Amino acid sequence: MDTVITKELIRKLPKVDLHLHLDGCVKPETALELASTLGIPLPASEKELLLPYMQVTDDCGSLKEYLSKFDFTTPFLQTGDALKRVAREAVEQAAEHSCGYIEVRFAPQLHRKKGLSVDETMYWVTEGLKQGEARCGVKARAIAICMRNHSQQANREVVEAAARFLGQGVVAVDLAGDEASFPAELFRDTFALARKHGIPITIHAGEAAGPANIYEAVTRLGAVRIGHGVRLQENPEVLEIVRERNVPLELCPVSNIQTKAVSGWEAYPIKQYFEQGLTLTVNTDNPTVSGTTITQEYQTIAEKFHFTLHELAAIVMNGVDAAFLEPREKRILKADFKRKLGELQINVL
Ligand SMILES: O=c1[nH]cnc2c1ncn2[C@H]1C[C@H](O)[C@@H](CO)O1
Ligand SMILES: [Zn+2]
Repeated sequence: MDTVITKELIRKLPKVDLHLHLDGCVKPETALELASTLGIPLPASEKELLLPYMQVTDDCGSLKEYLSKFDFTTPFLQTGDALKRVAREAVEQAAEHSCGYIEVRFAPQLHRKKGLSVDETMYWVTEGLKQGEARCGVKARAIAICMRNHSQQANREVVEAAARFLGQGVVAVDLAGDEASFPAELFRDTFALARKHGIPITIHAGEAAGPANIYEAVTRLGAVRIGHGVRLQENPEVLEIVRERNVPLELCPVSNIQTKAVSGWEAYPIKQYFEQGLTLTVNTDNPTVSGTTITQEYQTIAEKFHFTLHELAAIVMNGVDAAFLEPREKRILKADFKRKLGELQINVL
């Protein structure tokens, strides 16, 4: 008989979160404290009343609307202390959900309003992750994000700083923001520079625009993972390229429904993609903005698409394989996950 998949079983299941934005996982109680320290007035003084300013509701109409929620949080994330704290808390929150490994992404240029340099933002975020690692036993790395609405110069600075921090806590670069207004091809020079420096690349694509952006990201920009990629089903040829090249998709189910990347759960293609042999990973995107947790993401797909516990574990292991870690570190992580899954009577390849 199949094991009954309870929420507690999923919480205990060792997991990874490869697509997690730093400014999307700020706890409301932390926002309250940071605002008070920085002397920033807030519309509410209790965390329950603050949450609606930080979180989308079911009637969110688009990625653009979803992204507007980040305007609330960025003013608090402008000092080294704030960046270090929220990075550490990202690790602590991941530990509560049995994540053994996380990659926390952030856009350095959004955190410079009080004079931090790009390198300083990377220093403080990686310090916070290291602190979290030491306290919680969760491995944590950073991904530096280039923003679609930023200048080529601003994005170049991010890539160059990421090259300096590569192996020092930063493991990759990404491209995020308003996909519908800024197609991937505008960023060829930015990612050519990343490739020149040997920095692994993941790119948000196929979320608020079609598979052409996925095609561009994989075949021209050098992306070895795709953020979301949920609209891949709209073009079977691009789907075949992604499948053949074994490019992992960083699906974020709750966020994908909220941003209307997909019209609703009945149209969410995760089961088809799984059966078609695509390499899927499941992630949170923005726990606070989306009102989700990694446990909730897995529970949702288990309930709505009838994934078995073994299939969920296979998705977890896809994430371990897709981690931007050095081969040796990845072997250790993989062995650790196999052992922990074995303790839950789940055997994976
Ligand atoms: O799902 C997303 N798609 C595109 N951009 C996103 C998504 N989630 C967050 N962002 C943006 C808003 C944040 O301020 C920025 C850096 O984390 O990245
Ligand atoms: Zn994202």
